[in-house]
Amino acid sequence: MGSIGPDTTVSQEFTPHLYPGFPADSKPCVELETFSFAKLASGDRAEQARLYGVCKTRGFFYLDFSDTYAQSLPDDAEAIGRLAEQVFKLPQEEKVKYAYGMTGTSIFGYKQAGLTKTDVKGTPDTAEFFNCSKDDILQTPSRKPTDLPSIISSSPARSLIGDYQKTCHQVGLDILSMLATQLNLPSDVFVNKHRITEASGDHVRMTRGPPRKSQDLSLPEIQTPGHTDFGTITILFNWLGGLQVWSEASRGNFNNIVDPEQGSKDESSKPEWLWVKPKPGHAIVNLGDAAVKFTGGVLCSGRHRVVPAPGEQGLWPRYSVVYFVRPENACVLKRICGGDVPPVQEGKEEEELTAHEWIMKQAIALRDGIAKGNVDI
Ligand SMILES: O=C(O)CCC(=O)C(=O)O
Ligand SMILES: [Fe+2]
Repeated sequence: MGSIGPDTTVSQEFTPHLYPGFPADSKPCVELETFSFAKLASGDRAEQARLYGVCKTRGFFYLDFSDTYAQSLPDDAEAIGRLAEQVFKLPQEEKVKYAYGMTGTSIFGYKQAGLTKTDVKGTPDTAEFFNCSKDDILQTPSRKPTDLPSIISSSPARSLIGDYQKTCHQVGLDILSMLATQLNLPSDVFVNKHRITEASGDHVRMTRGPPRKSQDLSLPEIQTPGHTDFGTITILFNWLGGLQVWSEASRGNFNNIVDPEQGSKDESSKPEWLWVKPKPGHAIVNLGDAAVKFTGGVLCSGRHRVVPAPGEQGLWPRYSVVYFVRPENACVLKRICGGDVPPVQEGKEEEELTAHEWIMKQAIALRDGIAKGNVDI
């Protein structure tokens, strides 16, 4: 499938084979753990237990798909990266025809740079997104397909994205069923909340961030501000640095839209942003808010943001290809009863929002740079 996709000869700025390496001296950096999907999927319980450990403490890891049904994902993600370059090169007046304003109805389509506030002063973000809904591409019968630019909706691009969505979705479900078993829950407890045929917020996101303007790294030039993902599990491919994770895991305080740096006091234990190195041929996988909510904070999500890459890498526009596995729209985001999930504290009530309500609420909060959706776990 790696050969499907836009004409590679026209790629001018998404050129992974030309990128310099991630600068070895970039500090502070995090060493994420690496997992082989083949080993996990073979039923290796010790490896699955290691995965569970990572998902309880950081919620971010590298995943290698070699020798599995998902082995074409790295090449397919590159093909989508090349397609993304063609999409973002369309004239602005064409792209805004597909714009989502996050008015409370849709999070799919084009997001222009500057729509999101990155701090309390209202500094605009610099990243463009194009979010291709799973339901629009796969035509789940319960949804009316939204218009997509022909460059995406015509074959072979559409089948490239559709196959990619199906494979990423299955990878997400397989990992979630391993985590369910580790939590002493029925293995299909998450799978049943993420049926591919049901309407959901799942989508492939193409992102593009501009090159760094200043070499002063204290000016972050934020492409995407600090956030936790709203869904359950995210599969990301990126080819340049720029992704940073917050040094403390997030397990319930979703009130994290405003940059948490403002809250820190003690210098010695000051939490900080850590660079994540891109690892060739590997996805970066992370858990999101729904995983935290379903498990009462046993699983944690990693707060992260995107800035231009450090060093010479920052001279390139930065592309990434993301797939978000999210609960079905109608699924109520509440803690699962049983297994190792702690019960809700006596006298406390959980907010009961559907996944669709939660995603819209958080998306609007992220756009406006305001803290909403705070939940006590
Ligand atoms: O581009 C990246 O590396 C991450 C993007 C991201 O965090 C997001 O779209 O939610
Ligand atoms: Fe994210």
